[in-house]
Amino acid sequence: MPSNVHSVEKLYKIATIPGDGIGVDITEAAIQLLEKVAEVDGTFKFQWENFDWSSKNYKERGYYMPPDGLEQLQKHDAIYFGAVGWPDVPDHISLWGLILPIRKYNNQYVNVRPTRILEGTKSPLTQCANKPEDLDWVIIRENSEGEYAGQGGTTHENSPHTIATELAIFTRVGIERIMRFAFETARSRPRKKLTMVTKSNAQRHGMVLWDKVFHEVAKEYEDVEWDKMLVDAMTVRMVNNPQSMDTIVATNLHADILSDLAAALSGSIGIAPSSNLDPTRRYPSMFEPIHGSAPDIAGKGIANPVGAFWSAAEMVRWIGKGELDHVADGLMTAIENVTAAGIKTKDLAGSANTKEVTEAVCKEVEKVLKKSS
Ligand SMILES: NC(=O)c1ccc[n+]([C@@H]2O[C@H](COP(=O)([O-])OP(=O)(O)OC[C@H]3O[C@@H](n4cnc5c(N)ncnc54)[C@H](O)[C@@H]3O)[C@@H](O)[C@H]2O)c1
Ligand SMILES: O=C(O)[C@H](O)[C@@H](O)C(=O)O
Ligand SMILES: [K+]
Ligand SMILES: [Mn+2]
Repeated sequence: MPSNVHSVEKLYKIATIPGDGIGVDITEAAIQLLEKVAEVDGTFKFQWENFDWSSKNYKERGYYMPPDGLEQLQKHDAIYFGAVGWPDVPDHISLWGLILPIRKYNNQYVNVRPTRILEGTKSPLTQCANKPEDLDWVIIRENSEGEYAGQGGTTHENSPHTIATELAIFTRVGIERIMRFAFETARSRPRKKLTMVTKSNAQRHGMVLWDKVFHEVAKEYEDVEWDKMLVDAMTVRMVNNPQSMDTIVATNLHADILSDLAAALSGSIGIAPSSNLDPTRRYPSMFEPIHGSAPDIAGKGIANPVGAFWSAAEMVRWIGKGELDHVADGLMTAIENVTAAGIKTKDLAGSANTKEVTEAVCKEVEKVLKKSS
């Protein structure tokens, strides 16, 4: 080929925010894997820009993001996030200083949290989850309002009469768009089944509006089978009858809690991914494992990178807009080939460390993608 002729390579600009604790280790591992994938595939490249927005830097600078931080993210095709939070900063300061403003500003009103039992791993539910299809869920978390609206306040602070309010806000627009996304997700999966979760017995305003809007939207999706659960009973059903569910939609807080439970029931919180999506694609979407900074294991090199890899696969799927689905699928195959081979971290009852799992997946993805091309 003459030197002035180049094959067309698509460039994806990714902002990385490793954050704190194991967020740093797993982001590094995800970048290593994605670089490998781009090299093997050869049709696209990543351009990384790293943002050192962390609790350590917050302590030194007095802010997580600089004033134009949210603006700086706009020139990227996607954001890859590790985790934020450290014991020396109150958790509401770190959450509201970094991840929640990013989710809100960027219209990331959907948080998609899939879970299933990966090859070579085991659910703690011995009586009812022996086959992978026994637990295969996608939780659709409302990601912009509800209990995370941020409204409320404190008066008479430091007195016996202190009043603190935490106002959950539910809007028709917010409910309708998450319901539509949930029905579309359910429709796209083989079982076409949606479970809607509320607490509309005790919470008689916002949650009742959820019920109402759900029933309205359901009329547009006659091919989707649905049912409803109160969130407390939902935890029981997740444990006792995991086969009975497929797609699940719940509020910001309920789905936050249920997705940690889902991850644990599928084997470990260390495998679960999440996609914070702006379905309109006007703003960049953000991809991160569902877990936090895990101070108890930080710095030991033993964090499970699988949730970070799965999140990376979902990022590839999203930015590729249908053109990189084979790459995302290849990544998932490689991850599962590695867990199937028993190369797993301690949380999955294995003995490998982060680096060993990462190297194994990098090696495997090369094989998988070369075979499929
Ligand atoms: N989106 C986020 O950035 C996010 C999410 C959750 C928690 N947090 C923050 O993280 C900090 C710690 O929170 P936490 O302890 O409640 O939850 P966590 O998810 O960090 O940890 C819970 C437990 O799971 C284990 N764990 C988590 N990820 C793992 C992995 N990849 N491999 C192996 N084990 C793993 C931890 O060791 C710990 O025992 C807090 O500051 C919290 O606010 C941030
Ligand atoms: O959204 C939250 O509650 C936290 O960031 C974290 O727990 C998460 O699940 O992302
Ligand atoms: K995270
Ligand atoms: Mn959570």
